[in-house]
Amino acid sequence: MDAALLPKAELHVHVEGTLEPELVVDLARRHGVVLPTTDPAALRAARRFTDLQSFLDQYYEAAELLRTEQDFHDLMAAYLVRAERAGVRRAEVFLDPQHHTERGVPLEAVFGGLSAAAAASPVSVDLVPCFLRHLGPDAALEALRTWLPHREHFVGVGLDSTEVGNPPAAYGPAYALAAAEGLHRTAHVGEEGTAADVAEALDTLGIERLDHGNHSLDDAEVVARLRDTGTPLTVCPLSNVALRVVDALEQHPLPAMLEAGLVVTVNSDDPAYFGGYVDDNYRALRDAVGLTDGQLTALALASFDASFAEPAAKDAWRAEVRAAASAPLAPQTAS
Ligand code: HPA
Ligand SMILES: [Zn+2]
Repeated sequence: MDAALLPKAELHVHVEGTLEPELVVDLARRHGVVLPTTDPAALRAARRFTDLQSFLDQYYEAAELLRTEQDFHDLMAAYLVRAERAGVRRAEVFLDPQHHTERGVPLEAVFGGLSAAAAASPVSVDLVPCFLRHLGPDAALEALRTWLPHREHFVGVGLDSTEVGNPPAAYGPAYALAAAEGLHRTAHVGEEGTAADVAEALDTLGIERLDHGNHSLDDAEVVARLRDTGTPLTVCPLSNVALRVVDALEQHPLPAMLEAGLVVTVNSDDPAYFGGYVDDNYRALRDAVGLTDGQLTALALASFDASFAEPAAKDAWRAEVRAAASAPLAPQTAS
């Protein structure tokens, strides 16, 4: 088998970022929205970015087509079919509820649709709603209070959207409430932000994982902290190239992260926008920086180590990785 298809967990994927142009066209038709073009290829070609904000602008605009429980169901169902083909056994899926509720979409439709599709999939799925940085810390705390009555639908919280100008410490109260409620905690930090932002997040948010975290490498003390605490990084190689966090995949810092002793996982972030799902990320990174099958196997194992799933389930998946990796591994073309 292709080592890029090994059993794995995907720990950094935004469900709104799995909105493929074909579904954009369907949703627009469903809701009577006129698009500049109904050609999925043209919509796909327009998904070009210069930085995080230029991506977020397109991502939030397209996500406005998600209106009903059926829409959220169909979005998640399509992602899970593709993820299963990528070898994903476990998906911890981000969503941006504030972007939907501020448009008048009820939380019941968002959580209900996503959870129904998850329950019908063989992939183990849990949801992780994110606080939107551009709406600020008071809105984050208020949002969490409105999510808590739907607690059975999610296992943790995250922090995403515009990083520059929105440092993490202000979100401390929202994270403290999440911790008090027994929720897992992760945050996007150090994608466009600095190593100092990563240190601040570690100091103030009580995070168990770090999403992206690329700029941690700029400060040896921050790297040592991440290494000594075993805080996993959810790294997204194709996203980093698309948003110009790295100049080229060949210069991706993942080998340096491994060399520094960090726990690293590979993920797709927003696969409908950045040119590939999680298996494509494993494959592209392997080809660009020369990862061995043994290193890909270690990355697959690390994805389960870093997961919020139950220990017994993690053990079973790790055994499955070891069994698959001990069978002959051969390169394959992209699926
Ligand atoms: O990579 C990202 N960074 C911040 N916010 C996001 N929302 C979706 N993807 C991202
Ligand atoms: Zn992300």
